[in-house]
Amino acid sequence: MTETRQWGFSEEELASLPTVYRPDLLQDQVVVLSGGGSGMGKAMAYLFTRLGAKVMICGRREEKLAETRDGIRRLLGRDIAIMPMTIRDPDQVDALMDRTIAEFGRIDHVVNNGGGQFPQAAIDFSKKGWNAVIDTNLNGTWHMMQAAAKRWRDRGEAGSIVNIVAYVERGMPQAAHTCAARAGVIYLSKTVATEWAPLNIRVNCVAPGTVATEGFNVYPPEATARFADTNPMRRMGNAWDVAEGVIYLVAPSGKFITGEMLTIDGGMQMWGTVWPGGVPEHFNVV
Ligand SMILES: CCCCCCCCC/C=C/C(=O)SCCNC(=O)CCNC(=O)[C@H](O)C(C)(C)COP(=O)(O)OP(=O)(O)OC[C@H]1O[C@@H](n2cnc3c(N)ncnc32)[C@H](O)[C@@H]1OP(=O)(O)O
Ligand SMILES: NC(=O)C1=CN([C@@H]2O[C@H](COP(=O)(O)OP(=O)(O)OC[C@H]3O[C@@H](n4cnc5c(N)ncnc54)[C@H](OP(=O)(O)O)[C@@H]3O)[C@@H](O)[C@H]2O)C=CC1
Repeated sequence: MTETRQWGFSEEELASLPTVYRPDLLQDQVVVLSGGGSGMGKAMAYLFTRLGAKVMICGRREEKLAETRDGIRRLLGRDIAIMPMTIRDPDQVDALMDRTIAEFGRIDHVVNNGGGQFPQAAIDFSKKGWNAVIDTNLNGTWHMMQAAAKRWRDRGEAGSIVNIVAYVERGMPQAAHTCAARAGVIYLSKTVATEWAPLNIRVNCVAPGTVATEGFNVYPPEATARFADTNPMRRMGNAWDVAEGVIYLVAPSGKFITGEMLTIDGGMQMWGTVWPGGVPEHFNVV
């Protein structure tokens, strides 16, 4: 994993970064968190654990999940549960929810953070590439949402969902597949936030801007070199900025918030362009 350390926090940092939240804020609350083996998901796994929650993380690669679990055990003295799986498969999602309930007794929160994309001009997308991004970010997120909501309804329990998306209102050149998927998730969330309000299920989104994580390894160095200049603050965000935003929504601070999107992007929604594959000549005007 050493090559990924150029981005993101070390385990020691995640265990000790200051937080605005009190240590028992989420005592014994149960969270299912996708993509917990790296980046923002790993930061969330540490923060939820530090705030007293019981945590189940999932992702495709077991070794990444085990690294998060082992770090938390070593540095925080707490055990979390891990389950290697893909959110693209509804049967595996059902198994994840059932295993969490079997292990921890219930589920209080689901954070759909697992996902990703690759930078490419839309005109060149292969069918397989398009399908991979849609199936992960839109379908995978939906499988998780529906599986959790059915259990909350059937068990008569309240719940909250946070979906990690992206700010899509200006489009996303070189990321049209993920823009389509994230736009789908945002409006899906707004819709079921209304449908599920009588079930005491809240549904919100968090839209990060350029946030320095291991996920940046998928972008060329000439693109990541510009990422700090894609917002008026002229710096990148970090995984802790996003993790603390997620906690605000799931904790009692968010109890009257549903169907909302919290944008954590240093102002990128107002000013700045990303071009994750590098700026084409035609647009290199500044
Ligand atoms: C929201 C943020 C805003 C994006 C714009 C803002 C950017 C700055 C902010 C950064 C935001 C981030 O999200 S940070 C990154 C988050 N993390 C990641 O994206 C990690 C990498 N992504 C993933 O692993 C994703 O899950 C995903 C892309 C869907 C991969 O799914 P799979 O495992 O099925 O993928 P693969 O098997 O590798 O590839 C499937 C096919 O996809 C196509 N494909 C894959 N990589 C390709 C590539 N580099 N160039 C062309 N095509 C590619 C090929 O057709 C592949 O088939 P073959 O040809 O047969 O192989
Ligand atoms: N960093 C940024 O600037 C931004 C990131 N985002 C989004 O935030 C989320 C977290 O990204 P970040 O932490 O930066 O990047 P990472 O690549 O570190 O995190 C993505 C995580 O998702 C998991 N994942 C991917 N596909 C699946 C799948 N099919 N089933 C289950 N888990 C899966 C990965 O694990 P594994 O490969 O083992 O499955 C990985 O742990 C992603 O959805 C990303 O697209 C949005 C806007 C900006």
